[in-house]
Amino acid sequence: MGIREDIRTAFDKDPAARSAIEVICCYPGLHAIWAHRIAHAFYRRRLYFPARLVSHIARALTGIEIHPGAKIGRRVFIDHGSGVVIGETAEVGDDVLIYMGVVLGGTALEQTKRHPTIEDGVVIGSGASVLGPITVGRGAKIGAGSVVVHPVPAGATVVGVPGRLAGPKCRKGQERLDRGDLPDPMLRVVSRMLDRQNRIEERLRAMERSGLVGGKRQEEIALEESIRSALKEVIDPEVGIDVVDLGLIKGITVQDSSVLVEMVLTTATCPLVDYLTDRVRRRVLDVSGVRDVEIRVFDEPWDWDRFFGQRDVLR
Ligand SMILES: CC(C)(COP(=O)(O)OP(=O)(O)OC[C@H]1O[C@@H](n2cnc3c(N)ncnc32)[C@H](O)[C@@H]1OP(=O)(O)O)[C@@H](O)C(=O)NCCC(=O)NCCS
Ligand SMILES: CC(=O)OC[C@H](N)C(=O)O
Repeated sequence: MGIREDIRTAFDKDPAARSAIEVICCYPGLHAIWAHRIAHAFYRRRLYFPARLVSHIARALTGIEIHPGAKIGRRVFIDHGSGVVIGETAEVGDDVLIYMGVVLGGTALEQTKRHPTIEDGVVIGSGASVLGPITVGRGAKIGAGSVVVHPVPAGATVVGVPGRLAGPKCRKGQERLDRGDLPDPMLRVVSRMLDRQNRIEERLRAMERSGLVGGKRQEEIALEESIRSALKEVIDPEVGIDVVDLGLIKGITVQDSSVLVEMVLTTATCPLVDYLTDRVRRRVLDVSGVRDVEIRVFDEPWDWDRFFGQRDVLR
């Protein structure tokens, strides 16, 4: 980390940069980062007032407000910068490019992790707001003017309000044909049967809860319920709906503290496959009482019937 590296970064990231002296004297983004390093050093020593004062003076000079608590990586470049606000618990990785008017904001009123984590190599366009303790994956791009409130997978491009995935689309079904890898009809039949079984189990669970039938152990039913509600926090960023309501979860089987989650994906061939299965795995493991989890993904096209079908089941 050093001033030379910062100047090189300005040349790498801004085609308008002409000379080192210009970069040193006329780049508010660099001034803000330099001031932040001082403010953050105070903050880490719990010298909160001097930390805040440095950040405040830098804000007055640059128009960029970085809370002293924010963690900022190396070679982060804030171009132009006016109106940029970076919150206290935000974490910004290395080689991130931030344009003017970007807000890395919080959505909670509690003193918890409430600002985003921006991984290495992300680009955030002017005026974009990234809100809440979400992660924007490595190398992702956030379009100018977007409002992003859901996690963004690595390498994805998100645009609009609310933020939606853009860029090269995974055309449903088509890529499979391109690969000469036709959908397996047997698998589809099995998958449909699992859906049906899932619906029957849902009804059975309701009956068990109401004491109409015995059977599954109460703890397993309770754990299954907790897992289902935990999975409602896993949002498919392509459509902004959680995986349960979307009908991506075909079944949850609990045996003691081992869990099997059977799921389908809206698109089988895009980068979201790893992202979503990873989120589902982590969220299930977070549920108290779960020791291990297996995720089984069915290679089967998803359609909106699943979403509406799922809503019928839940009604
Ligand atoms: C999002 C961005 C990074 C481009 O990423 P990309 O992966 O190259 O995406 P593309 O240009 O292929 O665009 C993908 C789609 O998103 C749309 N799109 C791009 N930027 C958008 C934006 N900011 N808002 C809404 N839609 C946008 C495109 O029209 C395209 O739509 P289509 O697929 O229907 O044609 C770029 O558009 C952007 O916003 N960069 C920020 C630059 C900036 O802030 N400059 C200001 C300097 S002060
Ligand atoms: C205003 C703007 O587009 O800035 C981006 C960059 N500094 C450039 O000059 O291209």
